[in-house]
Amino acid sequence: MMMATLVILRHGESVANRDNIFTGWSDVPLTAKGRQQALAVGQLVAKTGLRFGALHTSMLQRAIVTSNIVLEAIDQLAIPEYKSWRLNERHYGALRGKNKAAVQAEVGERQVKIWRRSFETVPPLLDHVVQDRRYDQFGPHTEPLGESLEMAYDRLMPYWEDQIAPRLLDGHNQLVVAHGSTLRALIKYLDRVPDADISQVEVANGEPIRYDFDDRLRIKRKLIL
Ligand SMILES: O=C(O)[C@H](O)COP(=O)(O)O
Repeated sequence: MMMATLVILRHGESVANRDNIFTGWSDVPLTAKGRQQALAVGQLVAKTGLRFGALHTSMLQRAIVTSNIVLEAIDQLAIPEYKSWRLNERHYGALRGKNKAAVQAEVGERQVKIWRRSFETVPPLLDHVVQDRRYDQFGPHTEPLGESLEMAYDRLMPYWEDQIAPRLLDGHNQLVVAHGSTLRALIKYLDRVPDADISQVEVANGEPIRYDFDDRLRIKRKLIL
């Protein structure tokens, strides 16, 4: 029976994680600790002996650099690597760049928790279009103005359907290096987490989660490496 494994990984600590800043699509680098976390993950994954058919990551450097470090540590730099905006972090809208504690002091813990962890609440939107040559999905070279987790879920799913699931069904292990909320969205889908319960799901930096599937893409085993 054909079986395949998916490993999903949130990038290592970024400078914004370190400084407690809302990030989303802001393209911030890893800290030295973040690189160290990526290397440690690579060493962990190397021990499993898994060989991957492909690597999937976002268009953001914290995920891309993490995946480079992991692929080097597992000696699989030669595999195909795919980058997509669909794997980008949920866009934090007008919250981007703000300190999470400072916003909490302003609007209260409850509101910040809703913005950060609810499924359908959209954060305050940007009042101006941000242009970036990487992106064309929301207009020429244009980022979204902000996204709920649900909106991020909806733009992630086609990527899962078109690029990840078919490769797993073909029996090829896949490695996904992405972001806290995109991975929460993927976990919501894979583990069938109800909308109301997704606020409880957290994904830590540098903590890989392994899913083993059967030939019909049913989960046989899930564990944190
Ligand atoms: O975008 C961000 O700020 C972080 O990557 C994740 O933030 P969160 O813990 O508020 O979802």
